[in-house]
Amino acid sequence: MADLKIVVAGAGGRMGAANIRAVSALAGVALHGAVDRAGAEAIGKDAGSFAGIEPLGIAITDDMQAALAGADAVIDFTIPTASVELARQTSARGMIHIIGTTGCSPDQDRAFAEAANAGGRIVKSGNFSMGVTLLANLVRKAATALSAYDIEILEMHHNKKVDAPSGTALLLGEAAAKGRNIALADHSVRVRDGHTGAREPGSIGFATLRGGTVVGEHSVIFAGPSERIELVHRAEDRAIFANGATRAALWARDQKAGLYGMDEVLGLTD
Ligand SMILES: NC(=O)C1=CN([C@@H]2O[C@H](COP(=O)(O)OP(=O)(O)OC[C@H]3O[C@@H](n4cnc5c(N)ncnc54)[C@H](OP(=O)(O)O)[C@@H]3O)[C@@H](O)[C@H]2O)C=CC1
Ligand SMILES: O=C(O)C1=N[C@H](C(=O)O)C[C@H](O)C1
Repeated sequence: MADLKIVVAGAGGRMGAANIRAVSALAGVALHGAVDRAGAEAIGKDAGSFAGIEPLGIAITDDMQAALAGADAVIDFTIPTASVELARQTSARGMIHIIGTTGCSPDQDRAFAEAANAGGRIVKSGNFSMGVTLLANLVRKAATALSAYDIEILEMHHNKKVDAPSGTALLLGEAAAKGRNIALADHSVRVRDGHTGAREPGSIGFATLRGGTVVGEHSVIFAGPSERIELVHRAEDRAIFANGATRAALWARDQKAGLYGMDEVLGLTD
């Protein structure tokens, strides 16, 4: 089978560079194009050199239409508005679209579902690592088993991160809510400040730390009478997300149009 031809969107970013390295290194895929926003520093630079590997002969462009021509898939770790616009374009072409962008609003999430209904093969996840996808599964089971324990989710990321709570924290919160058979939106406490009163039983709390160069750390704490259980994931290299995103693109090749998650890619649904 021919290599899957992949365009990396957000090529000038932290994840863009990791995605270029992953697509260049892994079997079964080939870098077809690299895109960033008009005016970005990366425009015109060689994608490989920019990502810290050998020159690949592919210049980072701001011309999305030209980059998409002849491509099979897009790996997109950008910003919500750009991912929504790109989903309209990839669905119109029946392309594979891997979306790692976090901080999307409910309306933006609806736009992804509409793009999948219109023919897009979309895999979207707040975290493409194997470890976090497995962790979410464990969190769901623990939330069911420890039904009376308080659940708190703590995350820390680097000082350049722009959204909070992280996409991963929300993904883990959704997994916990699923385990409790409740809607996260009705039970989450995302900020505490001042005289908050006692903790609302059954709520799922979030706490956010930002600093330095932390790639991503998440703890899900189950606090009960006289004991705590903590499930923790520490990301040490962005390659774990990029490898997962590339794996998702290869998996989507055999799927029909739809909106999928990383648990489906890894066969962890039950
Ligand atoms: N799901 C997962 O596994 C992971 C998700 N993420 C998420 O991925 C996203 C990107 O993270 P990160 O790489 O650290 O952020 P960066 O800011 O380093 O990268 C984002 C890139 O997207 C570019 N960009 C902005 N608008 C457009 C556009 N219209 N078209 C193309 N490119 C555009 C930015 O350009 P410029 O800076 O010039 O504006 C930048 O180069 C975030 O939402 C983050 O939370 C991160 C890691 C893992
Ligand atoms: O912005 C980041 O860096 C990360 N974002 C994702 C998130 O919001 O959870 C995934 C990872 O933790 C790194």
